[in-house]
Amino acid sequence: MMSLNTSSVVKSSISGVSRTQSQSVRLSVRRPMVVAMVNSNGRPERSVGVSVDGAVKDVNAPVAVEVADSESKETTAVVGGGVEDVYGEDSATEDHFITPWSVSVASGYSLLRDPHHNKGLAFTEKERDAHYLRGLLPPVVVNHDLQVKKMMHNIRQYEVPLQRYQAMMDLQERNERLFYKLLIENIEELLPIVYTPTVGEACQKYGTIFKNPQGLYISLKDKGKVLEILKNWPQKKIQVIVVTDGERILGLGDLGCQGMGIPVGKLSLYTALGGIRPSACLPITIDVGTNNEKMLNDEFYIGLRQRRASGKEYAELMNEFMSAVKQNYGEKVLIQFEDFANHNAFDLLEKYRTTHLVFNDDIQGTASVVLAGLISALKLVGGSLADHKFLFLGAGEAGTGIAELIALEISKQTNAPLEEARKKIWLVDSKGLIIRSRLDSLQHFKKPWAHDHEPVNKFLDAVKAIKPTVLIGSSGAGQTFTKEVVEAMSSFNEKPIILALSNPTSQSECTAEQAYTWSEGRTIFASGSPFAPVEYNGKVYVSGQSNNAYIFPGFGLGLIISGAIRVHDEMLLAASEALAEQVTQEHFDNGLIYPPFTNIRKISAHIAAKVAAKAYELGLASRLPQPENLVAYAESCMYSPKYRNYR
Ligand SMILES: O=C([O-])CC(=O)C(=O)O
Ligand SMILES: [Mg+2]
Repeated sequence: MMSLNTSSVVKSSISGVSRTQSQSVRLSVRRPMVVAMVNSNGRPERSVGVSVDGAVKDVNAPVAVEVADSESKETTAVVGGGVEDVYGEDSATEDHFITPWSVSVASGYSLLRDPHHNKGLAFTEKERDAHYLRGLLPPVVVNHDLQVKKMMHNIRQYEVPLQRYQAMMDLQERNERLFYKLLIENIEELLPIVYTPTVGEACQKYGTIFKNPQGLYISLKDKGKVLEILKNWPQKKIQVIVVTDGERILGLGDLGCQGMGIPVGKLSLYTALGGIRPSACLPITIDVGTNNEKMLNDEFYIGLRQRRASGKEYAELMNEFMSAVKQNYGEKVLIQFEDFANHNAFDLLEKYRTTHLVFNDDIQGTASVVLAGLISALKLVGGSLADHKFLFLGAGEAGTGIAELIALEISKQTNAPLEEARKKIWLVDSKGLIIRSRLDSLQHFKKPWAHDHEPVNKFLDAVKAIKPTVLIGSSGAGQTFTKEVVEAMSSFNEKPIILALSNPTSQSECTAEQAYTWSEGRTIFASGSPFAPVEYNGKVYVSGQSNNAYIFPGFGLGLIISGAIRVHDEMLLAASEALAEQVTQEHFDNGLIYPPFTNIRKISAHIAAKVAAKAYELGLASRLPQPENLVAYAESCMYSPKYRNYR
């Protein structure tokens, strides 16, 4: 064990108040930690990771730092309980002491305002003395569980979902560990608040509810300075970026810069559901303008007040962004594209899938979750995937992404060529059934789905002509699965599978109640946004939530724990299979094709393990040697929101 005398380096600059702590703090280093130094601008200058065995690693700074200890000779860091747990916070157990480092040792007033380390009334008497907190808090000391109870009580006082959302965001800004404990322990209740559907409304009103900025904003004005902007972000060790350009926020359309709510919400789930530590998550919004007149005319709009850039100007900014990310964070940072409009989503994925670790949640995540739902639905309706016929309303990212993954799985199961497998799948877009005679005018991502058929313009007519066993809505347009559509599906299927995937609830193709009522209780139904259980003819029907939130947190964890450098379609299939395996007989007996979200961390660990195993199998994993038990390893890497003890 070694000791560090930090009196010379400890300088706090939080809240713009710069003060040198006069006390000499002697630290017994038992776990990795980071000592950061700040320059006169309050920017970190350099930091040193000190490992369990006293090894020193300069984690993110150009300047090497001398640590006055004879044992500090090596330059490697030890991975403890977390993946690259350089701060040592995740590998510390409850009996270990860790230091509440931020860019400096936070203490007193600034410690209470540092959301990473603040514990509010849960600071112990000893901590209050040691960290200059006495008098800054009322006398009572409460535990984490009581804080959760109180917050839930407070949140339930708000009847308006948006107010609950704001209360959650305020908490995230105030006390991160309380926020995550609350979210993890009340996931079913809080998911619809921090995520779909409420996050959609929050984006629409982001300009008025905006308080503290979250995430990074990169706009057209920043061309040539993107790398500099990334360096402004306080955390240096980033593992997942969720980025949007705000052009297609859920099914709500172009919300421009106010789409920021989506990366923030998705990354909260990366932590709560997938166990990625919050400091390793970076939400980013690329602002290239908006074509939404309402936003442009809204005096409270927070983005660039201009129409969207496209073509070369757009591509150049995105390219600068993609290069800067790789330059700053290396090869293994996961970049998740979220809620881009169709044309850009497909182009970006195509362009960067061979050079970066990229994942499009709307194309690939949604595909993987739907395939999982179908695999389990087959246990209820019988037959193999190849025995079924699929009809989609919507031929954009979700529709064509799901269609392709189903075709891949059919082709894998039957050894049939992909082209043959695709013939079981039909898509309808705004111009009607996608057929060969429309080939020349179709966007490239729709072309594989142009089969031989006479023209059919209306969706209901397409349903009657194709007679699918599975109906999937992915167009972003609400109330399109009408009574006639559901009745038609129920007339030629004993148990029609109906998935109304569009988000948020207002854009759902039909409600759960409509689906069960119009099918006389026979449908197997799931939707992108959650619906409450429905009572029909004296029986209660609980529908599943076919939302990519089941997949992306575990998928991302799998990529990170294996050190994957590229995403491969086989990994998406592995994730689907892993999720489907988590559906038990009890769930089936209740008509569920997805497991409840309550066990999502366990489910994510299974998904992560399967994805990681595939990465190793494909030679795309860089974290070697491969851990023997990947599920246990995934679980051991997950962030826990438990408070740590401060020395
Ligand atoms: O955010 C969600 O709920 C699912 C999703 O990716 C989308 O609808 O774009
Ligand atoms: Mg999305």
